[in-house]
Amino acid sequence: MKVKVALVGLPNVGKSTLFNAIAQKSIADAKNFPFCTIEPNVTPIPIPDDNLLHKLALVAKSKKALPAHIFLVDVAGLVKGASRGEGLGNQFLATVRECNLIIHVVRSHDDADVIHVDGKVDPVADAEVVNLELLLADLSHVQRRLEKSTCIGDEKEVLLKVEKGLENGLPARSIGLSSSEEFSIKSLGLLTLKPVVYIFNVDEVDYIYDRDTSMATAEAYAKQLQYCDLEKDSFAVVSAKFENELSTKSDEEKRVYLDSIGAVDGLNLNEQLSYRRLPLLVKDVLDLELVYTGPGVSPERSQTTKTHIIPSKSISVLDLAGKLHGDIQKGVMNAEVIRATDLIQYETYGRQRLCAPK
Ligand SMILES: Nc1ncnc2c1ncn2[C@@H]1O[C@H](COP(=O)(O)OP(=O)(O)OP(=O)(O)O)[C@@H](O)[C@H]1O
Ligand SMILES: [Mg+2]
Repeated sequence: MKVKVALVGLPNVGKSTLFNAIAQKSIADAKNFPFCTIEPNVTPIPIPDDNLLHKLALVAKSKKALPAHIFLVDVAGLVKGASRGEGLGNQFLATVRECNLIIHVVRSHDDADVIHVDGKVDPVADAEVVNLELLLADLSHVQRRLEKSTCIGDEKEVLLKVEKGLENGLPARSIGLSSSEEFSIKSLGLLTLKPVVYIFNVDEVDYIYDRDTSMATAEAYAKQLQYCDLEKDSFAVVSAKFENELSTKSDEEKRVYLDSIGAVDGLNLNEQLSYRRLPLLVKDVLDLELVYTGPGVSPERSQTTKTHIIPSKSISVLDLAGKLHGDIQKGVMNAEVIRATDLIQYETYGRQRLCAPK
């Protein structure tokens, strides 16, 4: 399963800075002027798994260990009127439509040197500008589809329902569609049907020394958002600039640095950084699970232990086999499924049986 996550928000709010911080390298241009990003940036981000994959690869004596990734997509900023063609962000909404989840970056720091497109920082108003543009973009997308003669049956019925909801200011995910209704309009990639994680990008001092207050403030903002559905949406606090500065350091350097600045809980803060936390949050919000496959052949032929991302709900071994390879699915006779955390207690895993625990 290919999981794509889009970073959206007003221009100059820190999307590319966060993108680089999560990627742990400088890929996207992140400078202090609106529309710094034009063409989308995309990068794979590994999903942390407490080193399980590498431990399993050792047990299986694999030559390679391939982690699962989510793909992070950084697009141009959206401005008021984007759905009518203002700015640049709307040109790339098609890219966002292909994503599974939206990370909505909201500027919550008041560094006066950083340009704000509307001249003042107002996290709630800013987030609503973007939310409204996403909603309006969906409305015109739905209406264009409804005008087509090929839009019939279930799809048409559901889209009429969605159109009404959007006209009343309801994101498609808050209309109460059943899963079969959602399935019938899946190919449209409606933006407001995607789950949203709001990321409030705060000042580094607030993030390092007073995360509880930052979190409480973020929660208060999220609750004021008309277009946010907190039953479905989540929120988190980051300081993209601070995390980006840390991203070039090794784990040890990070720890030393965090201690040196008196970060309240240096080690714990390291665990809180977005490159670890966000992929896990995405996994939770999208209800995904990690599955590992290893070689079922002799060590000479054994090559790879691999992590796969699958939906938590109802995937059979046969479906999983099909995802690996059509031929494997055709030839499946039986499967041995073992909890990964149990398997790593063993020295090795052979075709015959598990060898003695370590
Ligand atoms: N928490 C923060 N505190 C202070 N400055 C920040 C913070 N996060 C990002 N910045 C600064 O904001 C500026 C804009 O950042 P960035 O280029 O990442 O924004 P963007 O949302 O990608 O913009 P665009 O939509 O134009 O591509 C940069 O100078 C960056 O260093
Ligand atoms: Mg950018």
